[in-house]
Amino acid sequence: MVSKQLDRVGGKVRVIARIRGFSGPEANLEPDTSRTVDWISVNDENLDDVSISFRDHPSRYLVDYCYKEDEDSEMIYSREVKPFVSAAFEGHNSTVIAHGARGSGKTHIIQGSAERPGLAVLAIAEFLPIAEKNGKSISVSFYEVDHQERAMDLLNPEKPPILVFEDRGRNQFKGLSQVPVKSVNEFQNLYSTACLSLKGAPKKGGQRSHMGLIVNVVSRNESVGSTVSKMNFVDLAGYEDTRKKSSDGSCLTEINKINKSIYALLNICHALRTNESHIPYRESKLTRILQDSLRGTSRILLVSCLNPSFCQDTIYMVSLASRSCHRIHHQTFLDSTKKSVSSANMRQIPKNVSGTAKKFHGSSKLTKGRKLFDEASHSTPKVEKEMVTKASKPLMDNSLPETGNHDNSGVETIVNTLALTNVSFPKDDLFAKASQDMKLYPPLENGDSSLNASSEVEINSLAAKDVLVDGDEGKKENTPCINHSSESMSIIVHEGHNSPPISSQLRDLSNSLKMLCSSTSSCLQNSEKQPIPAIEPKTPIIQQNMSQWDEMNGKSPWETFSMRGSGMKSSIVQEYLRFLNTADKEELKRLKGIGDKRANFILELREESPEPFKSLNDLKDIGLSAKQIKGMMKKEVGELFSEL
Ligand SMILES: Nc1ncnc2c1ncn2[C@@H]1O[C@H](COP(=O)(O)OP(=O)(O)OP(=O)(O)O)[C@@H](O)[C@H]1O
Repeated sequence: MVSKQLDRVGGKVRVIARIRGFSGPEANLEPDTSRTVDWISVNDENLDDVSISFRDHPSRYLVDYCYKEDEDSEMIYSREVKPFVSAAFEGHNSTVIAHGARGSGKTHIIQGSAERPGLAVLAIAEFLPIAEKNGKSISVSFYEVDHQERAMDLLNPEKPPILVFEDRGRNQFKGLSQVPVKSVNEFQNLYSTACLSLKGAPKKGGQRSHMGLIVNVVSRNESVGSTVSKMNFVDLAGYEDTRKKSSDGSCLTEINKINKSIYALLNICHALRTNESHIPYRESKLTRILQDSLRGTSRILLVSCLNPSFCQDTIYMVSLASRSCHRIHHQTFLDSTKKSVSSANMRQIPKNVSGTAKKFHGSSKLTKGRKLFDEASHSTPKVEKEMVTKASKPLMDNSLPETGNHDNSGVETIVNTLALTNVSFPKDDLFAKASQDMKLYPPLENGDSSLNASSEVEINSLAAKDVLVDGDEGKKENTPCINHSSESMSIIVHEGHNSPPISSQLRDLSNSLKMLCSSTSSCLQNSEKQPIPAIEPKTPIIQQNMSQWDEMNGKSPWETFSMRGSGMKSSIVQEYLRFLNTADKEELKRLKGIGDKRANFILELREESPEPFKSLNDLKDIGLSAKQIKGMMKKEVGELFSEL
């Protein structure tokens, strides 16, 4: 019975769109002229899809269904979400994800308001009586994932970040409250409390973190916390193109990181919907948290929230969601007179990648950007590819920055490199898709340290940055590099720091420190102004004459010494943290206080997030007290001077 209901809501991943109603000042506008999004039903043979188009925009995007402004959350709930509730009592997990541009109505559809309850509230109203009847209970958890990939408990925000473990195929959360609910009222109060704790709470620039809710169906008969199944609701942060100048001066690096985690989740939906063999669950904290509610028999509802008036970010988001609907059809707007899209034409797109594409896919380290690149370039028949290329250009042109922020040289390098492989594509196609991928994976901002942290993941940002074809000796540090051969192509990022063992890193620092001490004392004793040689590559690099520097800054030698000493201290801490984030098990065990168990734990944490240790405080996550941390540092630093 339940399975039948689930069949009605489609396959594993269902993609629907929802056009937001006009609100606030928009409501005073004439809807017919300001409304730019339109849709038509594609009721052809077995297809019941909907094609979405935007005024003055050449592309159409297919989704499984589109709800108009006048179709309320209750209708969406009963048609799309209700079957998940019944399925939860049979042990099936599910996930409802709202994504879209800023202000597109994501919170409205998930949480709603007092007058118009959202999908989560409607689900709880249904969960409670069924649970009562079946001897089960309902408990809820609220969490937030911020741009630093930190997950925090929103019902107890003082707690340290949430840790995710896998135990017999199920996710376990350390540090996430699970609160029983007995009424809708109680639930709404908890929801309000969670919203108040949200650090990325809606500001002028919109919600800047992802908010998640887990509804647990708990068995009353068994031990406490024996969850039968769960249903997740995810209110994603609003997508924003960082290449547009942010009007509220928000930190672009922050937005970039948030966008990356949106892509990670959409990539999973795409991979699941297209039956890919590798599902990249570990690419972000959010996908790790949701992992056991995305795989297996779980169902996913992806709700693409659309702003009713023109919004380039909305078009981009729906294009991403619709890419897994396979039947994306592009046509010029000249003949967009609400004609049905030719399904025969759409079905031309094969689901399986070609042999050559498989060759391309051969590397297990294939990255997100590459996958998209491959798909567009390989799996689309020529006719369709030409359409894609033509259709992509206006979108691309619209969205590329006017400033020199993004030159096309990166794209051209990719295109040229691909042209050197044995895959023959029209160069234009590659150019268009590479540019699109640049948009999909915007480059990191200058100084974004995550480029160093994870070479494979970060490749998506390669397009607009310095792209280096193998053999270019000029720039090796932190530079994405394409290796190509006639057989395959792999893309790697040269990491700026190859993380030598901590002993040698600390030795370098020690040398710097000794050099600094001796030069400082010689400055104190000797007024002769000899410039101090730069010490490569240790930190900090001292280029100035100390006495001049002191005079310039009006500091006494002692103040200078203390200040530099504290700079050294923080450098040592950074090296130490970097070691914890990169060393292998045996190396880790060389540290005081790290035994077999803690070393394993550190490796587990690194599985969840590529850089779990950002400050010494994070060592508390592996069970060390503040006193123990201090002791460890003292010992490591003390050893530096053991050979003085
Ligand atoms: N279907 C709708 N009908 C009428 N008004 C709506 C609808 N959906 C959203 N709104 C209104 O639009 C505004 C923005 O909605 P909402 O806060 O849900 O957007 P959001 O996508 O969650 O924003 P953010 O990007 O900040 O996360 C709110 O004032 C909300 O009340």
